[in-house]
Amino acid sequence: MSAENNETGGSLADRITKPDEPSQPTTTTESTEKQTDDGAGTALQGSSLQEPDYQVEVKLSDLQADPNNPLFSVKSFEDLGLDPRILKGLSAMNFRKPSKVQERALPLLMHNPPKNLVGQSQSGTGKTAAFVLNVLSRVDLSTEEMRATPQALILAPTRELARQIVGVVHSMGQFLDGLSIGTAVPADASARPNRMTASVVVGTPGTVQDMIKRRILNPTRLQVLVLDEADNMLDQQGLGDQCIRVKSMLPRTIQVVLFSATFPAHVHRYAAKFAPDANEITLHHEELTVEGIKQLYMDCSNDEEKYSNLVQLYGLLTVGSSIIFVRTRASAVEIEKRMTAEGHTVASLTGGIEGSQRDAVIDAFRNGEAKVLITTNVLARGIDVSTVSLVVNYDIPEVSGPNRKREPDYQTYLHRIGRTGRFGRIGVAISFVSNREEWDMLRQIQQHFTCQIERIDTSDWDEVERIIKRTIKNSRAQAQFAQNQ
Ligand SMILES: Nc1ncnc2c1ncn2[C@@H]1O[C@H](COP(=O)(O)OP(=O)(O)OP(=O)(O)O)[C@@H](O)[C@H]1O
Repeated sequence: MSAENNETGGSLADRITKPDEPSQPTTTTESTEKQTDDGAGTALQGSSLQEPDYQVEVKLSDLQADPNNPLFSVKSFEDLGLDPRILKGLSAMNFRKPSKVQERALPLLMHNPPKNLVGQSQSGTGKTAAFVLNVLSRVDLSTEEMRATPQALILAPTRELARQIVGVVHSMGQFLDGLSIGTAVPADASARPNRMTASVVVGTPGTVQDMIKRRILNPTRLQVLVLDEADNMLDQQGLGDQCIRVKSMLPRTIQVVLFSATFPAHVHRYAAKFAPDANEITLHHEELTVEGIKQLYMDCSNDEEKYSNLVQLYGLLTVGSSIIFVRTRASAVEIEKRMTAEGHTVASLTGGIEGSQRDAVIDAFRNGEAKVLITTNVLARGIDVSTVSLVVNYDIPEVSGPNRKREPDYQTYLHRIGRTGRFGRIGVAISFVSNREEWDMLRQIQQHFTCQIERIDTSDWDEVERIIKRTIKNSRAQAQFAQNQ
């Protein structure tokens, strides 16, 4: 789109910030009211994009030596008292040092007698390893009987995330003889086991609830319950009910572990009831954005211009891997169809697709066969694909507030952009805004997280391309570099 195309001339941002224009009524949440407009506001006041000034050669070891970085740690995995076979697994995965959340959470989690934990840390900082290492440290694999008995249960909101966690347990536990891992996600009736004979079970709440009810999964020896993306699990109507029902069928003494990058206040209060008397690792919302993620936005005058901007971006989307987030399943399908018809290669994954088909799409995306993935919020959380260098918020994540007013969905914004910039890598997140309400939502997001979201001037696509390419290139070089450290 070009600013010139705007009905009133000038970019949306320019129009909004003209001093002689009456200011727009905005909805502010309690938290945004506490923020000031200065500093954080400048980026959304029509500033044009500055070239990113990233140093390519930022070593992972340097990030981990910086006390202000979420990857910082003073200890080694050896210091954390892990079983040598687990240390071997970590080493095979090329994990050299724990991140901050791993270093802080592991002693709390592994302490005996076990205590509950509510743990928060920025996206892509290694929460999965924190809870998986505790699970692996607690399972008893000494007898045939125990090896076939579920001892730890990990719940995640989507099948993609559950399958991903299975992969992590598998890698970290690869030297633990007799470890078996069960996946409890919706499956064809024919593929369902009669009995879950695994020591660690990872699944989605509905399927796990069903398996326990049908006595396929015996919950009586479970020692640890983990809820990944816990705020989402406990907040969402359906998932929340299912989690509560599952928990009511588990031993009362079970260690409850809740992890997420976000814990909005109302869910946090609830989480404290779900995991009573828990140790806590929490962050303020100003600390939540990840430094390596460059946040940008594009003015679009209408929906059609959003689409043409996306097509313009296509060449950049395929430099690394990219995820495009849209609001509805229907628009994911429509954009996929349209782009495919125009000769672009894109895939889409939504909750409307059947299980095994979903597995095929996410697997193709993971292994790089599909490089551009159009999706809904179903993949906003947890998905870890290190090659993702660009995230596009085709539609800004929003919720319906009082009187059906459109309000930003802060948590989802953070989780979506967190699909890039994993564990010290650099990534780009671009949000499209096509009207004043959306621009205002983005401004509120910026204030809420005290971050910079800079405008890309689409009147010069060559310049846009140059800037984004350079950032992505740096990201890839850095990822490569970090991997070699
Ligand atoms: N100590 C470590 N050393 C090297 N890499 C690590 C370490 N811990 C985690 N990672 C890698 O960092 C990436 C992000 O980890 P993970 O998916 O656990 O993040 P997360 O905090 O759960 O993110 P999200 O909030 O998005 O779910 C993964 O690819 C993981 O393998």
